[in-house]
Amino acid sequence: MSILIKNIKLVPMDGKNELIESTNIYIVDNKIMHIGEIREDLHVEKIIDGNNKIAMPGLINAHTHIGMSLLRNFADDLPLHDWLTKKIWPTEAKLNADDIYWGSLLSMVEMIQGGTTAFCDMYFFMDEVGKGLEESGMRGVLTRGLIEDDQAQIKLNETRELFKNWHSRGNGRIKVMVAPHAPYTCSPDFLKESFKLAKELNTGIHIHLSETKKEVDDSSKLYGKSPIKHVYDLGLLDTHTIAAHCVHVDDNDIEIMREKNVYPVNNPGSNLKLASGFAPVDKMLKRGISVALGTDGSSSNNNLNMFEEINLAAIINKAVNLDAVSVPAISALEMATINGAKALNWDKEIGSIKLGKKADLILIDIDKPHLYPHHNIVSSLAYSVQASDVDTVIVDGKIIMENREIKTLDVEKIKFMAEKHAKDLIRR
Ligand SMILES: N[C@@H](CCSC[C@H]1O[C@@H](n2cnc3c(=O)[nH]cnc32)[C@H](O)[C@@H]1O)C(=O)O
Ligand SMILES: [Zn+2]
Repeated sequence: MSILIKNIKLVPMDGKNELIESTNIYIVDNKIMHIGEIREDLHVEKIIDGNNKIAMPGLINAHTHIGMSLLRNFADDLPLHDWLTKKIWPTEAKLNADDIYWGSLLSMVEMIQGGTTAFCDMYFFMDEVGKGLEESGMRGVLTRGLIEDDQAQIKLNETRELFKNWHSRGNGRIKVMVAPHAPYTCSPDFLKESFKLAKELNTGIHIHLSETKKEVDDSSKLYGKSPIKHVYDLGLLDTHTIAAHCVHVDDNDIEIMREKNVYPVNNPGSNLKLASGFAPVDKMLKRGISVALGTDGSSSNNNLNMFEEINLAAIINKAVNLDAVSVPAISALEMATINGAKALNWDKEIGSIKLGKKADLILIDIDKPHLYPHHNIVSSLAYSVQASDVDTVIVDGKIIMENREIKTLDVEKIKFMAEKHAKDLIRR
């Protein structure tokens, strides 16, 4: 498919131009072929009018648990430990493959409608998420969350099978990594086994680190060191590492993250709602660490709205640091695009709109009262845009939403089935 997006304002996130006032984007097959003047020599099958629209890279949700949409607004107003142990884990034990299939599709509908084109998921029954990814046309990293219990070896084998069956599928839109859940749910030996599997598969690690003060205090008591120093000493950081949260980290932890090129994922909505705290995003960015952005699951947020996370990242850090220049709009947008691509080890292909990169981009309709006047477009993306302003979503060169109509999924059926499965789950 060849597409021309005409007369568009472009926020390329390429590190050079914050905004190109008016240009034309040619997409051929699944790549960005040309950005600039109209090319008579390029044949196009589809022309999109870019008037009153902004093009930017698709948003990347670098940490989530998309099957948890079935548990949205199910367990609220609890701190992480109680939330997990008293409500979430007992209910998750009753989930089946079908539940995860419909819950994941519901999350994919929400993500597409909010301009998310790629995500990194950590859950179980991950084949169901793979099926959803193939159907939806989104891009994603599948990781089977590994909480050590009497099924630990089975879960490790599930990860090996997941990699064999899904890595690189969907025309390269799907990847698989290894996900030891956290240092407080995995013994040192199991963490090392997970790392060994990641090295065997030549893939990365996806892990929760230093989310709460309790986690860090318990780690100090048990191991005499922070969670980050603990996994560093175990050698876990010697492979590509996506570290969700990194809230309670000290300067030594940040130095380790810089030295080992760890990709922390800031989940401001989840950290606020679970009263986990405020990650030192500005400090990590200033140390050259590519902090990415995520929503965590929609049961601890309670949505998957990445424009909301961009806004939170841009305003929380200003208040926390008492510095109005902290995490400016462009930095918050980088967290949700190019830094997310780096975290998913995909930045050669996605995360910015550049020649030769994959055509993962979104068009935002700025002909809305809450987006006038059109002063600073980059500011509007961090301080005014709403998820519902996303008009068109293109992934791998394929239009998966146009004029807010999703082309690849049956939204009404998904809403019905997700509701049915969620209600059945609670009755089980
Ligand atoms: N309970 C299943 C699935 C584990 S996947 C990932 C796990 O992370 C849990 N989770 C969701 N959000 C968070 C978070 O913010 N911190 C830690 N764990 C979380 C989620 O509920 C799920 O249990 C099993 O043991 O096989
Ligand atoms: Zn999480």
